[in-house]
Amino acid sequence: MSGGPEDRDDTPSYDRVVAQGTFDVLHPGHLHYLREAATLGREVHVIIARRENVTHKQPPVLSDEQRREMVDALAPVTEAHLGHLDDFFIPIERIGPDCILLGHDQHHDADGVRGALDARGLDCDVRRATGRERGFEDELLSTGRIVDRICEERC
Ligand SMILES: Cc1cc2nc3c(=O)[nH]c(=O)nc-3n(C[C@H](O)[C@H](O)[C@H](O)COP(=O)(O)O)c2cc1C
Ligand SMILES: Nc1ncnc2c1ncn2[C@@H]1O[C@H](COP(=O)(O)OP(=O)(O)OP(=O)(O)O)[C@@H](O)[C@H]1O
Repeated sequence: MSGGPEDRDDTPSYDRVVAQGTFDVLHPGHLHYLREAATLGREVHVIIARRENVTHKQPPVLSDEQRREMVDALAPVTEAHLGHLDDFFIPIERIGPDCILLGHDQHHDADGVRGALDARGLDCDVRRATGRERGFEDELLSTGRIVDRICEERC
């Protein structure tokens, strides 16, 4: 007999996976992303975007260090690191991942990231994560939507 659970290889294929993002007010979409990273790698390192670099949406409410501390405490995460202000590939060089997992909705282009890694002589796969769908009608899977809800109901 074959094909049963005992035959499945659940061993992560990578040593170190890097996830990254703003991670302002945490929600289950963030957990989905970081759990997926943990299925891929033995270690999950998370780079926390610096407030100054979050330019494509409202800046985070919480400080860089508070966001780092909260993500660092999550079960799937080996270590959370503050991002670099100017050069996104300095933390990557320090961490030395063999996979970068881009978020399902992140604007970063996978081929562009691969090109930047090649240019610095870094041997690392780039993959795209899946998104978490709402499990029930009122589930809020976006920091922006949580902040909007707070403003609507409490301000
Ligand atoms: C490979 C990679 C490395 C990154 N490193 C940093 C970094 O060192 N510092 C930083 O401020 N942002 C860094 N970013 C960007 C943010 O993590 C993030 O994509 C963006 O600025 C915040 O938006 P988001 O949470 O909507 O993705 C990196 C992004 C990628 C793809
Ligand atoms: N629903 C979700 N399913 C899977 N991954 C998610 C989900 N929401 C966020 N992520 C991932 O978590 C990481 C950090 O996301 P980010 O902090 O930008 O959260 P966000 O809630 O989408 O923010 P905002 O609502 O302000 O745009 C990104 O890689 C993003 O793709």
